[in-house]
Amino acid sequence: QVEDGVKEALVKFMEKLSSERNQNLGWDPSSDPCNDKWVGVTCDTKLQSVRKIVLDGFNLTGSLDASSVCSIDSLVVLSLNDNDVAGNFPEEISDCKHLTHLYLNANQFSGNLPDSLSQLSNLKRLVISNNKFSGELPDLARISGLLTFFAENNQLSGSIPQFDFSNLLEFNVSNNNFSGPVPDLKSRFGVDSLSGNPGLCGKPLPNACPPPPPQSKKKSKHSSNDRFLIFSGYIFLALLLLLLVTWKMFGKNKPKKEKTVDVRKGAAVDTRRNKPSSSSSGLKSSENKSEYSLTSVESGMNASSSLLVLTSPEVNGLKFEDLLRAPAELLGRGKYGSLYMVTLDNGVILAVKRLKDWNISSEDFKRNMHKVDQVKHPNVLSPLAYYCSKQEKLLVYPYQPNGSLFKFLHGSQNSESFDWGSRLGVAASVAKALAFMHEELRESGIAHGNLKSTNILFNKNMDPCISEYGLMVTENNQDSSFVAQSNSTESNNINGSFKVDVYGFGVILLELLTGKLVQSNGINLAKWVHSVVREEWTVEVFDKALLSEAASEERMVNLLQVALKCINPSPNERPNMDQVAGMINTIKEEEERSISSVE
Ligand SMILES: Nc1ncnc2c1ncn2[C@@H]1O[C@H](COP(=O)(O)OP(=O)(O)OP(=O)(O)O)[C@@H](O)[C@H]1O
Repeated sequence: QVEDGVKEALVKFMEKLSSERNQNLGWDPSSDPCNDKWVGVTCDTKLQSVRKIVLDGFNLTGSLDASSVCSIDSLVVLSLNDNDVAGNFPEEISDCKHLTHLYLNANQFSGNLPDSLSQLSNLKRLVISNNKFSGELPDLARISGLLTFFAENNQLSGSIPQFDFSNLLEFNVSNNNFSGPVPDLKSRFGVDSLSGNPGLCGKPLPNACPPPPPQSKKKSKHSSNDRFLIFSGYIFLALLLLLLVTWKMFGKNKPKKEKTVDVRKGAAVDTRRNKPSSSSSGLKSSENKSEYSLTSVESGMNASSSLLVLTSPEVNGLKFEDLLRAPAELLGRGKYGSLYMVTLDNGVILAVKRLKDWNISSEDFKRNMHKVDQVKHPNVLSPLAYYCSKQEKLLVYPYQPNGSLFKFLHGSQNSESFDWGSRLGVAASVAKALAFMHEELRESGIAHGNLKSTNILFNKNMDPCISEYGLMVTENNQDSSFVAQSNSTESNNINGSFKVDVYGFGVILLELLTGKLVQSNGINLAKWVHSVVREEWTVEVFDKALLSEAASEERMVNLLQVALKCINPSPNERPNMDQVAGMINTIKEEEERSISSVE
């Protein structure tokens, strides 16, 4: 049953959207929005909280009552596309703190967009196209995780915000009144996204920006100084060039070192033995971002060999050549290879992992992939296809646009919005999924092998999914971040490799509870937690954001105890994942009972 307050908020929100057809829509205050399936309302699996409101194309008029709808704390999606809702964009939208998707395409909204819109720090998709919005945009660049911004066909003016264009997947501001230079779009978007704004200039538009106004007198005082600087710069460059030529001439006689970098399309790809990255950071990827096509990394691959498509209708008929031709972008280099985002001609976006120097035979690789593919769980990302030759192994996954758990906890997003209930939910789902996989694959001896928060991805419904299951061979699966506590021989037997996963999961629990990085300034998270707990300062370990939301200390301590069991230095002392999932489920049930007893 949904809280009465939520039901009232929904009814008030609907009252403001007066229309001929919405007399009812099944939103009857005497019934329950979740159990009685109010049209357009989607709830969580327990039918207790409202997650989405999607009322596209219902001829709704009236206005958007944000103060009512945003009082529903659990709301993540609000979609009113293709209606006739009018009036200003309400200031109170900032109360929708957990909103990830806001769709208002093709309505009659007008006036300025309020500054408060930029406070929606969890927003991923923002669509306000085909309305009558005017004025300047608020500083939407503050929403660091934004993936879609569609605002075409409005009367918006001023300059285009400095979005993080390397992160945006979709962007269109065409047919507005924007002016000034186009920001650096990182070659991600073309003219179509900008056309119909006569005041805009600069790349990729054909009209260049006018030269900057002449310098003021005050500045010209320094001009002789500037000239001197430029002059010395030239001399320095000339000297450098001379040095380089001399070095080349003398260096020629020396034996040539092995050429290690393959550059094509302007992108450098390290083809040396894979240098293990010391941290498990997922954010390092953004520094390495650049445009690729996989062709530039496939040296030695036989392009005519076939790509083995597993049980996926999404990529049925996909050829290896299609993968190589498609534009690709490096997302990151992990310990075991590089990950590329590849966009196919039909718009399907894939994540392609290129494994390097990987100690597994092609036969074992194929066997593992097929075994893993046969075991399906909604919280485990199945590979869509793979490629396997002597030199190269590629794995194709569906691209998950909502980021990883690592990004959620440690990224620029405000981790405060990742509340206790959600963290406990993630822990429970991942534990359950991992327990299921262990159970199904125990006989085949296939564990995950590299479990960490960058490998927990959020799918389009924001459910956590374990990625890259079964990729690691047992002797390689000791991540430097937890090797300090793990026994080096433990992965050498089959049961040991499952216990390595339990350890990895324990570390994820610590990240959820503390909000801290696994390895920071040389301090190992597991060691730090142990030392704090030993000194009986347990509360000190918890994330301040959890303490400030007054999450139950008792249940946090219970979860911490589960984590400590998982990271026991002796593998045999660790529980198995089935037991872990059971313990976390008990904590979750207690949490749910306590919430309903407050109600
Ligand atoms: N299918 C996917 N969709 C979207 N992002 C992904 C996908 N798989 C991985 N990522 C993200 O891409 C980044 C790079 O991934 P990659 O697997 O190369 O690195 P890693 O997980 O840090 O290291 P490792 O090689 O040890 O797994 C990570 O931030 C990861 O969260």
